[in-house]
Amino acid sequence: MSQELRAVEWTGDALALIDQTALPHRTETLRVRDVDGLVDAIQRLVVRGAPAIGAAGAYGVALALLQAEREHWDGERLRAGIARIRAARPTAVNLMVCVDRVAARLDDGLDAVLAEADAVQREDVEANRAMGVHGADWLIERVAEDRPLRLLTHCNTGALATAGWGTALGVIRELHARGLVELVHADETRPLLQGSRLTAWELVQEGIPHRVQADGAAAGTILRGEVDAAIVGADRIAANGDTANKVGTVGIALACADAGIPFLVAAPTTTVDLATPDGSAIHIELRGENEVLEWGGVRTAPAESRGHNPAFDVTPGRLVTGLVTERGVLEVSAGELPGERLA
Ligand SMILES: CSC[C@@H](O)[C@@H](O)C(=O)COP(=O)(O)O
Repeated sequence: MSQELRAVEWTGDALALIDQTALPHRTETLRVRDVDGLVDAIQRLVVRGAPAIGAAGAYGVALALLQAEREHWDGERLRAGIARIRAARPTAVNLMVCVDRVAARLDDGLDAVLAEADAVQREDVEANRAMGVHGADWLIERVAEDRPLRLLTHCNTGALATAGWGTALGVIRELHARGLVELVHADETRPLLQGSRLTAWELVQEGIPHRVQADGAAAGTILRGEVDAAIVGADRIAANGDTANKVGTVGIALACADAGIPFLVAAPTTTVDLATPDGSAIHIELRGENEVLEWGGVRTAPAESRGHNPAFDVTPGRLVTGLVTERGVLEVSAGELPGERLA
């Protein structure tokens, strides 16, 4: 196994982010020193994936505090800067939760802020490790009976998307460590290719057998009986189990329901938003239309066409067979609702 990746790392006076827009062709690190730089990095997906954005936001409070000292900001300007980080991407609830948690220590000074951000990062890795074990145990008990599994995943939920190890990909890594992965179908994840660029790259690093497929191939692969279970991450989970995740996820869940195979969501409890009763209340980020009208900066759609580019969709909780958290697996479609079990 390769050395564990750190998508987000505090360096003492800056935040070092692996530039996920450059992978897999170039491994570059972007050093962010101020609020504008961090907001830009989050919005351009230099750092992405709900838990990784949460960790970046946590350290972003420290960056804002240092910038305030350097540039003699008053308290109001500091809070406005932190609010901009908090709002940089609207769907991933981890960003808001982590920023608020660390900002609550502002009056205690930089050391306290950094200690809280370190705790956010440490706890996320611990949660991912625990999810890996719970998810792998559940799949072995319910599906595998000790034979290697054929899995399907969407977007990127690995070390790059988290503080370390990964959520859905963490479960896959745990299964692989136990010798129980036959093949991973990695959806390419249009329009920004987090699956083919990032998940495939991580799977290569880990030596996990995989093949990349177009998002449009996923339902057919499932219905042909080539997949034992699908496992994805989440950006926000409502109290009733409705799950916002990368656009394309709900089609996978529908195909799994039709095929009678498990559809699992792996996410830390920081992704569960008990204040949101159901998926209709989740704000879905609409990104710029050029991401779907162009390819590699070259216009592919007719000049007259307009684009529609929701970054996420919502899978109804009734289609979520299991929600894998660090506390265990909730069988949501069987009535174990997060709002009741995690409150
Ligand atoms: C562990 S990451 C879970 C989700 O954040 C992930 O599945 C996803 O949808 C990421 O979207 P992205 O737009 O790349 O930030």
